Amino acid sequence: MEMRTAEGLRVLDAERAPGQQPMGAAPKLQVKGVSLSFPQAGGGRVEVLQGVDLSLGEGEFCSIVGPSGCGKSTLLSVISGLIPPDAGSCELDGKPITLGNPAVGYMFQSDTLLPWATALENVRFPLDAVGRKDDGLCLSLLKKVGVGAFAQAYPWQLSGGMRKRVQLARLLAQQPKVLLMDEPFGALDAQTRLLMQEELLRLWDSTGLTVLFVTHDLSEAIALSDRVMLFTNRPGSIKEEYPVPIERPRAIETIVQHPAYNSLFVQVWQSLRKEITLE
Ligand SMILES: Nc1ncnc2c1ncn2[C@@H]1O[C@H](COP(=O)(O)OP(=O)(O)OP(=O)(O)O)[C@@H](O)[C@H]1O
Repeated sequence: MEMRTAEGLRVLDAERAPGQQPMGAAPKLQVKGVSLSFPQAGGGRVEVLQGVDLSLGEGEFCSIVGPSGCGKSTLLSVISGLIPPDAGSCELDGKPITLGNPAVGYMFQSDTLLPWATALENVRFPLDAVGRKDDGLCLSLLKKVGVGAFAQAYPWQLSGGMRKRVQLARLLAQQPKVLLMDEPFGALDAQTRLLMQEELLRLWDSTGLTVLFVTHDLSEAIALSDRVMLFTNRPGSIKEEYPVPIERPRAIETIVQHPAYNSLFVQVWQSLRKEITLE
């Protein structure tokens, strides 16, 4: 049974760990045979994705790693409905995903806060778009991500980490079921990045959101995920999947000491480095 908090966020069934599917459960998010090519400047087309199949269970946290330019960001754009694929389909709860579906939250690497709006106004944005007013919800989300005291601040008055927190609150305001995250912490300094990883795990743990997370950082992928998916070189498709056998809850700072961490890191890296070509 689905339960919701006062903020409208889903709460996991207490008897089920995040990512653990009830027997026979249908996938939450499914990508079936997605292929895509782009026109090239000098003529012809470049194949970017080729027959990508992936499936995420409800509440699962999966990461995608792969060589630069293999189509990871493009895949998230296809899943969100921003780019229609040449072939294949993307489904949420068994239904095709259409652009603008609030159940699919998309977090970009770049800073997407509106610079002329306060933190509160930024978080309000998805609600304004559907004519809904609920400042109580927006304020509670800002508090939930640790920036409740900065509701009236403008993005230029906030640090990089605080701006990411506001972006997270804004995503949550649209009450998504799935989060697509494209290297969301890539531009942050190392300490802020660790804090944001902790914050994301805390949020994920309390909401039961299904997360598909793109990163270049293998440590980040292992630390956060239930499963790491490795992409081939372009045209990207899934080469291998690695379940992460590290129990939860996890402490980001001690994860490298876990006996499974090192061998998994080496396994993923050895397979990934074969895909990296220097042009
Ligand atoms: N709109 C577009 N038109 C033409 N080519 C594009 C377009 N978007 C992406 N590409 C090309 O598609 C390929 C995949 O790009 P994409 O950004 O998805 O890769 P990526 O794996 O996310 O890379 P990185 O890890 O470096 O961010 C690249 O060669 C890129 O130049």
